[in-house]
Amino acid sequence: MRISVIGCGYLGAVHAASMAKLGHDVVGIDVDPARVETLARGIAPFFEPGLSELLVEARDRLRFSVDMGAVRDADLHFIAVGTPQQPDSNAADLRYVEAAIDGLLPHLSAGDLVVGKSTVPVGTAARLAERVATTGARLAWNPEFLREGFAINDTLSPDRLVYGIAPGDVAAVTVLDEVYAGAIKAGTPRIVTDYATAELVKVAANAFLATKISFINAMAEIAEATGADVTQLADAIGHDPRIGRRFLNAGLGFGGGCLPKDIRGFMARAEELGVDQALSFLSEVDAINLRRRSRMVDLTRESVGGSLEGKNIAVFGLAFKPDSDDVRDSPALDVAMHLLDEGAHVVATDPKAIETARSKCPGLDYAPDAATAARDADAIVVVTEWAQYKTLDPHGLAPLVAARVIIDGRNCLDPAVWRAAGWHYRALGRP
Ligand SMILES: NC(=O)C1=CN([C@@H]2O[C@H](COP(=O)(O)OP(=O)(O)OC[C@H]3O[C@@H](n4cnc5c(N)ncnc54)[C@H](O)[C@@H]3O)[C@@H](O)[C@H]2O)C=CC1
Ligand SMILES: O=C(O)[C@H]1O[C@H](OP(=O)(O)OP(=O)(O)OC[C@H]2O[C@@H](n3ccc(=O)[nH]c3=O)[C@H](O)[C@@H]2O)[C@H](O)[C@@H](O)[C@@H]1O
Repeated sequence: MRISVIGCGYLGAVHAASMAKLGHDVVGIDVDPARVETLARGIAPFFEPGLSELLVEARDRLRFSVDMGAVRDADLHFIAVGTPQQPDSNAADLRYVEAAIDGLLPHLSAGDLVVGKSTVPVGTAARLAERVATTGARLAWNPEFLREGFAINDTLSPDRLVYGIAPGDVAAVTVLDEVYAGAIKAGTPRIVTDYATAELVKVAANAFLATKISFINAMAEIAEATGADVTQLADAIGHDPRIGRRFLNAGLGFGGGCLPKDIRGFMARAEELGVDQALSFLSEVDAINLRRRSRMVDLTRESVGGSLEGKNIAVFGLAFKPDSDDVRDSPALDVAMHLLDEGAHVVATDPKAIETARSKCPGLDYAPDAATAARDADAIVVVTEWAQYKTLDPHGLAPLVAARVIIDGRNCLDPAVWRAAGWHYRALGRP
């Protein structure tokens, strides 16, 4: 099929390359010329495992452009532009979606299918469908569930597909089945529904995941007050298959370009609909999540003698999670900035996110690796659980630091190993 993908960020670039991998002819459109140029050279503009390789592998069927006119040859158009939180409210900012539709409309032909993938407030698709219909084209909403760090695998082997379609638009289902034929395995669930349900499935899934994380972080608060161990608690309750162990990792909590803004956008939309009470628990989910960041700063302050002023703090991790260079609403970067605000001399490191962090926070000092960051540190704080931090050698680091103090913000280290090596070990939710 001939496909266009409008918006080539963390979602769109992966989607465009994956659609080409499935055998389709794809053009990716973005308003950012530097991003388009990088992608056109077969280079991923951000870190996502396997993306650069896929861009090269699929290059014969994949091109990128800043010119919306390049979509003319395609008859299926994915919308994958950003829907960030508005600067002055919790609501989603739809200006990029509107601009993408504005740009697309003059190039649509009767029979084209526009497919929304961006995460939008419920009601958006129905509104956009009316605009698209003026050209004789149709609209479907096909929310995306990929995780950064696993994005290609999640796209090529989705755990479910959701098609939100206009009443009776069976032709859209046929087209989407054809698009994803190479990705659908026997037994891949495929839910065909209306626009509103499709839009809600997406935000409900993210709200559930955020709630699960905040639930275990609430238990971490109780564990801290009682001397209990939240990681053992998570293991124990996670053995119940009705609960499950995944997404029960207590620590600094959730960040990134999606969970935080999606729960806030969902609450804002519920308020507009007059059903804000239904989601009032999500403001508690948000509050628990943000409290973990201040608790981490408190723990660091306590561990260096009550004041951060003039202390050397090594921050291990900047990305919002491992295997990503994304620092959007990163708990790690947030903690680093708070430590700096309290007068600490912060040296931060990350295997992949130094440049994205530097462009956001030029005031931090950055070191190329953990050993350099640890030099003369009064404390090390581990705030992103990269594999290389989980296997750090306490004996190797000891001669570098000013004091053997480590605060594990992701419960990713073995306290026994660090304590046996003479370190003062503290963690969120563990004695
Ligand atoms: N990042 C992720 O893992 C996932 C993201 N989503 C959703 O997908 C959407 C996109 O998210 P990201 O890719 O993370 O955002 P992003 O900010 O990385 O990418 C958005 C891209 O759209 C481009 N853009 C903006 N306006 C445009 C226009 N008018 N025409 C063409 N390009 C335009 C931007 O230059 C940017 O490259 C959001 O709604 C997000 O909630 C959904 C599932 C996963
Ligand atoms: O809508 C989106 O953009 C995506 O948001 C999340 O994916 P992602 O943000 O890539 O990352 P997650 O793996 O969900 O992690 C989110 C945050 O939660 C934190 N987390 C995760 C799991 C856990 O047990 N504890 C925990 O604190 C991570 O450190 C990270 O900061 C969802 O998992 C995807 O399904 C969804 O498509």
